[in-house]
Amino acid sequence: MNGTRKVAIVGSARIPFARGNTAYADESNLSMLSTALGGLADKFNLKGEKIDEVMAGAVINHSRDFNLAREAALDAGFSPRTPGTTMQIACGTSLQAALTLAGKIATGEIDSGIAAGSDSVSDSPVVFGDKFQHRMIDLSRARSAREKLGAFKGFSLGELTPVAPSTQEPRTGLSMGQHCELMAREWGITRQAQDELALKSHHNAARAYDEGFHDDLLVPCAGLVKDNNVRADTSLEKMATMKPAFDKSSGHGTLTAANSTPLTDGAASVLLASEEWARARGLPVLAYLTMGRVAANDFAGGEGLLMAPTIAVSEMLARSNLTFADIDVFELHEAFAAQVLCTLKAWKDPKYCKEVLGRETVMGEIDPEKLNRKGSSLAYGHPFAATGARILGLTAKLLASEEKQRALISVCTAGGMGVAALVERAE
Ligand SMILES: CC(=O)SCCNC(=O)CCNC(=O)[C@H](O)C(C)(C)COP(=O)(O)OP(=O)(O)OC[C@H]1O[C@@H](n2cnc3c(N)ncnc32)[C@H](O)[C@@H]1OP(=O)(O)O
Repeated sequence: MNGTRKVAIVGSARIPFARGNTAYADESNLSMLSTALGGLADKFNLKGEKIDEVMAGAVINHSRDFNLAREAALDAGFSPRTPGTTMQIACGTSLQAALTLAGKIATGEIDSGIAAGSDSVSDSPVVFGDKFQHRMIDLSRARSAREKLGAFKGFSLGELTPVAPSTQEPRTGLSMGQHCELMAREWGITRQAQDELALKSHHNAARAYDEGFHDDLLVPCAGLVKDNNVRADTSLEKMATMKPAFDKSSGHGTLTAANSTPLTDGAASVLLASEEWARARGLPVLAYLTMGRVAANDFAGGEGLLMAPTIAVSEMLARSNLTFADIDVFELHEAFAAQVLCTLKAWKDPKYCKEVLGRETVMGEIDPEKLNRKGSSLAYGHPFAATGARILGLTAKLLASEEKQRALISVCTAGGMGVAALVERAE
């Protein structure tokens, strides 16, 4: 971070993630986020304390969410003098929130900040088409019975058909999964390789649970104490039986429910601070957030929609004078197994590294033993805005507990963007 002060990652708290329409069917973005933030406040004895800024967001929003970050900070029991800023860059939301707060801490603008995110696919807003919406506005403005009746002139029942929530890119009309299927085809990623990566994610996550790695990271919510998507008992044989989820007709589809992230509900939060602020309260410093980078690509012009992390990571490492050889832990968000595999392949490809990343030599290979050692989004699930904070919290704990020196994080986002961060172990 540019600035004179180190940015401490004190720790994190999240609620267990749940597959859509399961444990959190009656929860909302606000209730989940408040529970995660409340857990963070309890964990670090911060109830009633003023935090200099809570920055959080959700990708799927209700208008009733208002300033979600501020409302959740209040519900969680922080001092009413704690400001909240709601922001959103799709799946990169909470990692970008952390980088924004880190910049402010590094320069001395603030001393403490919480980065967080929350998303619910079970509580998506039900939206009606323009015609019915305008009728409702006319109705609310009508002053006489005649005007009220007039608002329904020419009404047809078809207008009540809700506009379904979607993960479609506005510029292409294709869903995230359809875009990733195109990427898999371009990079020659097989179904077998995708299933193997997904299986490893589940096994690594299940092992992390067995080791008790998650014990102090999770705050129970609505009776759920554990992520309910982690499948210790899945197998390549079972995965091989699953039908393509996004390319159902060509006979060549490779993305399935097993090698894609499930639609997920959840919330996660991370506490960042200056070292002085943390030490004055007797709080731990697990690691430092040292660098970040956000990048975008020309996906509408033909580049892979979820490939921008290749650029963000390349630019971040160049600015830090680091290479893959300097990194001990790689935490790459798994939107889809194919998206991770395309990214890994691109970093080894001379043409891509030269033409897209502007490098004379390739970025290189990543040791599979250093990648997503505790599992990632394919296993835990992916409540869009919460994922960055989940990964950052997990990474800081991993560096502290396994005595590794340096970690690299990347998250791809809708809209052809990528966010990357570097985390260093605290002495
Ligand atoms: C920037 C980014 O991050 S982009 C990524 C954004 N995320 C997305 O776009 C979400 C992508 N995912 C989806 O849209 C959906 O999860 C889909 C379309 C892939 C699958 O949807 P659904 O068919 O509803 O999947 P569902 O989760 O119900 O799974 C289907 C079945 O497969 C089973 N299954 C899924 N994974 C596994 C597995 N690893 N092993 C065994 N069974 C599995 C489920 O249990 C379910 O079985 P059931 O019907 O007996 O309950």
